[in-house]
Amino acid sequence: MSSGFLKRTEIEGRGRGLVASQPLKAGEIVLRDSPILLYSALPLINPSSVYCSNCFRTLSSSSSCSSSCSHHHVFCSQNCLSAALASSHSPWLCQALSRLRDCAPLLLEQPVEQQVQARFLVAAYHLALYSPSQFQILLSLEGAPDAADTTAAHFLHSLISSLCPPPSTLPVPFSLELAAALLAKDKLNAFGLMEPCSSRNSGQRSVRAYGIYPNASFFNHDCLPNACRFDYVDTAPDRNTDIVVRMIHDVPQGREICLSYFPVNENYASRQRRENCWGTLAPLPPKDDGTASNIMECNAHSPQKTPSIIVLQASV
Ligand SMILES: C[S@@+](CC[C@H](N)C(=O)[O-])C[C@H]1O[C@@H](n2cnc3c(N)ncnc32)[C@H](O)[C@@H]1O
Repeated sequence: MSSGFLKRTEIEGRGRGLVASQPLKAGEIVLRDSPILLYSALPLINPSSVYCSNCFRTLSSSSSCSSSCSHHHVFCSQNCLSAALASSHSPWLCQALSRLRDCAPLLLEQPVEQQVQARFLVAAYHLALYSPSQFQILLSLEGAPDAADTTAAHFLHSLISSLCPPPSTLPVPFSLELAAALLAKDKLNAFGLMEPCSSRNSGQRSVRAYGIYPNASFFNHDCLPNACRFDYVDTAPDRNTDIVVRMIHDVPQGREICLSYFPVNENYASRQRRENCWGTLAPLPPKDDGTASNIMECNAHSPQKTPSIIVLQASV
C-alpha cells in the first residue's frame, strides 16, 4: 500500500480488505490513489464529446484550444493530446476505438453497456501492451466471470478479433477467456468518476469515466461506512483523476476501513428525487493543530451548481 494509514489483510467472509494501521481521525486523508486504467463511460456510437479523452475534464464550450487526434477523439489541449499519445492513446487504441465506432449497426443491436465494455477491453489490452506489470495488477484483483460476463465476452471478443485485434506483442494469450476475466475484474472493481450536475444533464448525475485504482480496489463495502471517497476531476490542478479517501469519523487501530459502494441513505430513491444527491458526507481534513473540522463535504457535490459543504453547528 502507498498509504501508511492502511494495511491490507484477509478478512473472514470478505476476502482481502484494508484496516487502520494506526488510530485515524475524522477528516484524515487515508489514501490518494491514481488509476492504472481509465476509460470513457460514454457510448462509442454518437458520444457527445463533452470530456477530454485524456484527463476527462469537462471541455469548455467556449474553448478554442481543444485538439483532436487523427481519428477525431477530442482533447482539452495540445498538451493533453501529446500526453495521451505518449501513454493512454496509442495508435492501436485510437484505431481500435474508431473501427468499433464505425461498426455502429452491430453495436447498436447490443445493450449500450456493451459499448462501454468494448471501451474497457480496448483500454485493458492497451494496458497489457503499455505496462505489463500494471496489467498483472488488474488481473490480480477480485472477480471471476459469471454467465453475463461470458455472454458479453463472446460478442466483444469476436468483434475485437475481427476489427482490431491487439498487436502480437500482447504479453498474454488474446482469448475469449481473457476477455471474460477482464470484464469480471472491471465489474467488481471499477470506480466511477461522476459528471457534475448541470442543465446539460437535467440535474441527473451519471458517470463520465471509469477507473481501476490499484489500492482503493481493496476497500470492502459497508452500509454504514467509516470512510468516503472523493474525486476532483474538473477542479484539481494536477493528478485530477486521482481518488481521495477521507475518514468520516475517528476509528481505532485495527478497525476495517470500508466505503459504501452505494449511497448511504437507505431510502435513497426518494432522497435522489428530492435532491439528486447520492453522496456521503465526510469532514474536511483536521486543522494543522489536529483539531477536527466541523465542515462536512459531500462527495457527490456539484461544483457548478450547489454548495458542496455543510457547516455543522456542533463540532464533529
Ligand atoms: C472491490 S472488491 C474489494 C476487495 C476484495 N475483498 C478483495 O479480496 O480483493 C469487491 C469484492 O469484495 C467482496 N466484498 C466487499 N464488501 C463485502 C462485504 N461487506 N461482505 C462480503 N464481501 C464483500 C465482494 O466479493 C466484492 O465483490
